[in-house]
Amino acid sequence: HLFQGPTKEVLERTYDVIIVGAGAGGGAAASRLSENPHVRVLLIEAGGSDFMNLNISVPGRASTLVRSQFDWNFTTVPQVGLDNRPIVYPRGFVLGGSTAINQMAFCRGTKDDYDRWAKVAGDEGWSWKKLVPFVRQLDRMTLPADRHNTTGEFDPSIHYNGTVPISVAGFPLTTDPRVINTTTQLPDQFPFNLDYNSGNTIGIGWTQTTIYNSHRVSSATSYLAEAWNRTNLDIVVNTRVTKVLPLGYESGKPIMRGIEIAQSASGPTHTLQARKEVVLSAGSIKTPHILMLSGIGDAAYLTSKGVKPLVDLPSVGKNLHDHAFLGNSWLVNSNDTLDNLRRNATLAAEALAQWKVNGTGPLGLAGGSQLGWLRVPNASEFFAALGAEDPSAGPTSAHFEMITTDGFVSKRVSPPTQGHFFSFITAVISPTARGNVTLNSTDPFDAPIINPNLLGTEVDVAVMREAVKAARAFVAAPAWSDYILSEFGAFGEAHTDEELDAYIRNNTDTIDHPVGTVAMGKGAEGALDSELRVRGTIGLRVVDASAFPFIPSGHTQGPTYILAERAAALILGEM
Ligand SMILES: Cc1cc2nc3c(=O)[nH]c(=O)nc-3n(C[C@H](O)[C@H](O)[C@H](O)COP(=O)(O)OP(=O)(O)OC[C@H]3O[C@@H](n4cnc5c(N)ncnc54)[C@H](O)[C@@H]3O)c2cc1C
Repeated sequence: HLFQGPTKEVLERTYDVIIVGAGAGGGAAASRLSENPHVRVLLIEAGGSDFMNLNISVPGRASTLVRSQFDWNFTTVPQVGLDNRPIVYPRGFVLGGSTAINQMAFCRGTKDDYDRWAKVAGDEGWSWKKLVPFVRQLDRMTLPADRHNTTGEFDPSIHYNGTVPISVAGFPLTTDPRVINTTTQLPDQFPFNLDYNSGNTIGIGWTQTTIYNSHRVSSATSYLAEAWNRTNLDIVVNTRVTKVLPLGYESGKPIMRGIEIAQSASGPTHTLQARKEVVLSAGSIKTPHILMLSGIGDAAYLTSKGVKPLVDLPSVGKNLHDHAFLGNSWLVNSNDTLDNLRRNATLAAEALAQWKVNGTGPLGLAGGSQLGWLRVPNASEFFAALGAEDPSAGPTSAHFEMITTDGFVSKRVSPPTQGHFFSFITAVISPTARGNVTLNSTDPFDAPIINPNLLGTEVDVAVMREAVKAARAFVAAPAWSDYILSEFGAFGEAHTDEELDAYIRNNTDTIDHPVGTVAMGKGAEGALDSELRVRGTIGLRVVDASAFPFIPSGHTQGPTYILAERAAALILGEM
């Protein structure tokens, strides 16, 4: 049942598990847990329930969701690595969480990514091999919107019939054959990878997206839709969890099965108790925030901020890391690019009508139709020269990513009113910089202080430089000779390494993948044990991207779903 606020009915009911936040982690966990009719689940979401809003459903409108009513509207502190610029830091604020506002690329991550988690957590259950049954539960490859023959665009033998429908691009772009031809013209540097979700991402391949029949798939339209009519699942929206509360002590540890909720800073607060567990799935920014406000974090720091410490857990809020994003654009010899949709209102209206009537056309596309995952050449020498170790999880994991885009892309520069473009988004995929989330005040309605420390190390800048060089090498292939006209803007002025670094620092932003702020790990190192329990507490788990000890070398919604699938199995196993 869906409740628009904490009604008397909800406040009087008893739940086994209370889940905080209905994003990737919380939506998936709520759905899986409520498959057991004997488990009563309450899912509490701060945002609203309008997850079928047109701007959310139409993939081509994703960029309108940032700084909208569906966004927490966070901003970071000035980023030292980005010439001291603060940046916009979007997070979903609606059923579906960030899966309702993201760019829909679907990645699982790699074999080495998960094997590293298993090692760090001391639990083979996180290894790639052991996670396959959970991937199976969620992944469902579907036909693209235009029903074209997808032979050669992914490997059907590694896709399943799970809860989250995915597809490759359902609208052809004129640049598609050029991208694919480049992989045969420059196969050493840019090998074709039939399916980057095989456990080995390296190479260039077709993007898999959480898009079904041209509609965005969020955790709300997939996981929660499956669970919608279950009588043992209640969903309350427009309600924030402000604290987790101790209900007593067991073997010296606080039993954290209580929560405090409120709808506004000035409104009344209520408390609720879970019979078995409270699960925090509020995401990498809000989960550590709630923990710190509840007294769980670095005790000395919390005391200095006026919060009474309950559990001294210094790693809470630390280890924030993210993928840096840079748009690099070329002017092209074409009038047929997606730039037209942004400039021509008639064309945009026609595209929307086509989307509504047939579920086809360019608005059914997410960002780019191909992705590339690449390692820097001679990685060990490259990183040794920088006095660093190879930051990737292993040979199946990339150092950087390249995302093709049939139009202009920048988070820094407004789109030009004239000219047509091809772009590569380049991203640092195995970053070494770490930032943090800290308290601004003790008011839970105040945003925390967010520092992802993007490009905070020379290593990360050097990797971004390699990515930009690779993007240049890619469009130097014969496939582009009659298409690329010139590099656009500051990109075209940046040639030496110094010039490139200046261009990179001045134009880089986030690809919106913050993770790691309440990470699992062995012993005191980990804020969570390997089964995602908050150390030093009873009855409290974290099931979202903050639990990742390392960012996967892929986009993060898929790994969050995978983590939540296993978490639900662990929780059910204890019922
Ligand atoms: C603009 C953007 C683009 C992205 N693009 C991609 C992409 O293309 N591919 C990809 O794989 N990933 C992408 N991501 C990242 C991906 O969506 C996230 O990694 C994933 O959703 C994280 O899941 P989560 O459960 O940790 O948090 P979220 O999905 O953010 O969910 C957290 C939920 O908790 C709620 N919440 C927070 N605080 C409280 C509280 N106090 N009380 C109650 N509820 C609360 C929030 O409102 C939200 O609904 C993108 C993200 C953004 C923002």
